Amino acid sequence: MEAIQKRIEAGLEAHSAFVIYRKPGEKKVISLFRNDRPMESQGSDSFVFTPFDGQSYELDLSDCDRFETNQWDAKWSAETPELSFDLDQKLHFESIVAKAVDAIKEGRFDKVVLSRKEVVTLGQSAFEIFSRLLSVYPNAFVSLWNHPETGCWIGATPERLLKGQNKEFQTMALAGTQQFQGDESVEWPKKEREEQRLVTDYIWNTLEPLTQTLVLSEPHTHRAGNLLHIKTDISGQMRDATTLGDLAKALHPTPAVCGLPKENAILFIKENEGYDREFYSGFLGERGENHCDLFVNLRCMKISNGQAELFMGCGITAESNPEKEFFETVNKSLTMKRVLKINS
Ligand SMILES: C=C(O[C@@H]1C=C(C(=O)O)C=C[C@H]1O)C(=O)O
Repeated sequence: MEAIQKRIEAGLEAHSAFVIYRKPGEKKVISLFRNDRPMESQGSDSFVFTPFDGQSYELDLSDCDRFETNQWDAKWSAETPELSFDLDQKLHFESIVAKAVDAIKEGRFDKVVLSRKEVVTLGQSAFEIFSRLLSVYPNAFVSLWNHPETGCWIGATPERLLKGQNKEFQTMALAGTQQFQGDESVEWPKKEREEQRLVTDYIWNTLEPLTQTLVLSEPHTHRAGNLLHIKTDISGQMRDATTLGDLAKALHPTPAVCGLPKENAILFIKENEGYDREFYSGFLGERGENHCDLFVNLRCMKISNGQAELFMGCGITAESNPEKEFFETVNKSLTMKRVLKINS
C-alpha cells in the first residue's frame, strides 16, 4: 500500500501514465502503471479512457506493471459541504436550459443533457481524494486516471455503460435525479419517469437489431451517494456477428449524457454549453477481445496545480424548470465536494 502510494505520487509528479480503480461493490483496488520496458508483444487487454467526443487513450496491459490489493486504507467519512454557487454561472446555466426547452418545444429534439464545470481550490492531494471516494462510495466505480496527454481525472460514477463476456452483456438506463433524504422508497414525478423512459427506449431500439435476446427489469430507485436515480437493468445476448465493441459504439453517448436524437443534441451541446467536456461523460474501463467492463465518466473532476474542475450535468426535457435543473447540478457537485477539503 505504501509502495503503491509512493508510485502514485511519483507518477502524478512526473505526469506518467497510470490508472487505479475499484469496481462497484468490490474491495479489490487495481493499479496499472505503464512501464518503460520494451514491449514484448501487443496484448489484447487494455484500460481505455474515452472522451465525450473524440479519440480514446489506452493503457495496454502487456505494457503495464499491475498490482491488486484488498486492503486499501480507506476509512474516511464524508464532509458536509456548504451549499454555494456562483451567480453568473447560475444565470448562464439557466439561460441555456431555457433555450433548450424552447428548442424541444420547436421540435428540434426530445431531450438534451446540459452540463457545466466549476473550479475549486483543493486542500488535499489526488491520492487522498481517491482514497476518500473509495470509502464514501462503495457502490460506485471509483477511478484515478493519469496520463501526460489528458491530465489527472478522478471520479466515482454510478453508471455502467457495458459489461460483457463472450456473447452475454449487461447495461443500464439511468436517469432522473432527486436528493436522498434518508429514504429510498420515494415517489418519482412524471418528468423524471419520462426522462428515464426515453433512455430505456433508446437503448432498447439501439440494441434490438444487434441482439438475440434482450431483457429489461422494471425501473427502480438506485442510490448513488447523496442522490437517487431511476434505473432499468438491461441484459442480453448478442448476435453472432456482433462484438462488444459494436455495442459500446452503438450505446455511447446514451441519452443519459447526450440527448435524443443524438446528432441534434450534440449540435446543441457544442453550440451552447460554452466549454469543452473533454473526458466528462465519456467512458472508461477494461476492454479485451471477448470481455469488457466500461463505465460512463460522471461525478468526476480534473485535477491540476492544486485545483479541481468539477463536472456535472442534467437531462432537459420540455417540462424542465431552469432553476430546478441548476440546483440539480449543484446537488451533483456535492458528490465530489463531500470528499474535498476546499480552500476558499
Ligand atoms: C449527466 C449526469 O448524470 C446523468 C444524468 C442524470 C439526470 O439527468 O437525472 C442522472 C444520472 C446520469 O445518467 C452527471 O452526473 O453529470
